[in-house]
Amino acid sequence: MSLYCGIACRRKSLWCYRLLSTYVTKTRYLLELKEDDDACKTAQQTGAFYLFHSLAPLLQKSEHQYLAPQHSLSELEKLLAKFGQDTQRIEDSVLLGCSEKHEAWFALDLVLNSSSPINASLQKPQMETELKGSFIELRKALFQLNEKDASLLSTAQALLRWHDAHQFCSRSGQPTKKNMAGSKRVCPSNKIIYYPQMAPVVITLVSDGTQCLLARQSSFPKGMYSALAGFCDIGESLEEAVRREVAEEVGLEVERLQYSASQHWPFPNSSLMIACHATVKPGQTEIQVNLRELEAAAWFSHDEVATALRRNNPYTQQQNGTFPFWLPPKLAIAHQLIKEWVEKPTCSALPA
Ligand SMILES: NC(=O)C1=CN([C@@H]2O[C@H](COP(=O)(O)OP(=O)(O)OC[C@H]3O[C@@H](n4cnc5c(N)ncnc54)[C@H](OP(=O)(O)O)[C@@H]3O)[C@@H](O)[C@H]2O)C=CC1
Ligand SMILES: [Mg+2]
Repeated sequence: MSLYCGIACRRKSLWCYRLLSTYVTKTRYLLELKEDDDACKTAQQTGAFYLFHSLAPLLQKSEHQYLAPQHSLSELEKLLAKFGQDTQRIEDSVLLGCSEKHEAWFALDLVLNSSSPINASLQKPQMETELKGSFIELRKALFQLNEKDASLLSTAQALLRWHDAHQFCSRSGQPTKKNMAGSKRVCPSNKIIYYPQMAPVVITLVSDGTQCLLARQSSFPKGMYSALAGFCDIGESLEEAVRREVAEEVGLEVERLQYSASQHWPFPNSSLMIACHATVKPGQTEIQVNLRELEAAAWFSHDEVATALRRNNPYTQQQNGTFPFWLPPKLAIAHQLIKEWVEKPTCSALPA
């Protein structure tokens, strides 16, 4: 239970944390690290660093899953020296969060933003040997990470990618400067501040009362179907984006919709996935698939979907050469939305 006293006081630039809940003190501490470069630099002394190489995280294989190793500041300094890089590089790291004991977590890409060229004699395989791990594409590893690592590495990749793509001011053309935490970049010549951005995406599970509508793009792994997704257009509300995407992709008119949950998604460029349940008018369920966007779309029964959710190792080719119908993995919000539909009958009959 929170003991938040409602009074936020500052003492020698530090928040007075007395009487605040663990969550609130942690949040205030992270806010301070974002606002105060010196505090952030101090936090690096006791912090932990996740390493990347061209946006691929350093991972270690442990049985059926990957683990993301952490390095202390002193370990990182030694590694950078071995890789022929200046310890100044540590200032390119970005703040990801912190533990309840205020151990701050950072991410550093050993290749991106590097002003000093990487020691030509020390290439990626040698770095991996030195680091006792491998740099693996996040898309390939995400579903074999635990929830905490998946979330931290997704945030890290999204932030590192944003910094790499926003090194120059779009007004003056001058190089922008990152703050210590990496929560913004500033153009020194005109003081314009740039903040990391996410694109809002709606993801909708449409139901006709008994069945749900799932679709697949040709780029999906074989046999996998998911809920309908689409980027919000500028000026649209969430409700308008859902109605437009469903009409565009499958030619149906949404009658009712209800927000379910949201998730940050790092691919392709950092999106905020906003998940909704929607229903269509009875008798208006004939799908007209937009083949420019989708390969296929179909209605699935409750039993079919419940069976697919229980499938452990879905991506196995059957004897006749086809792949069974399967659904996105647990970590994806699409999975959570579909699971919620299976478990809660109210998702098929939304209130007016
Ligand atoms: N976490 C999850 O469970 C799921 C996540 N997703 C994510 O949702 C996202 C959107 O789904 P999708 O069906 O592809 O979206 P859309 O149906 O909106 O189609 C994608 C196309 O929209 C155009 N587009 C418009 N705005 C943007 C923008 N800001 N960024 C990129 N492309 C834009 C692009 O077209 P053009 O290239 O012609 O310009 C792109 O190819 C995907 O990136 C996917 O990774 C999807 C399903 C499940
Ligand atoms: Mg789409």
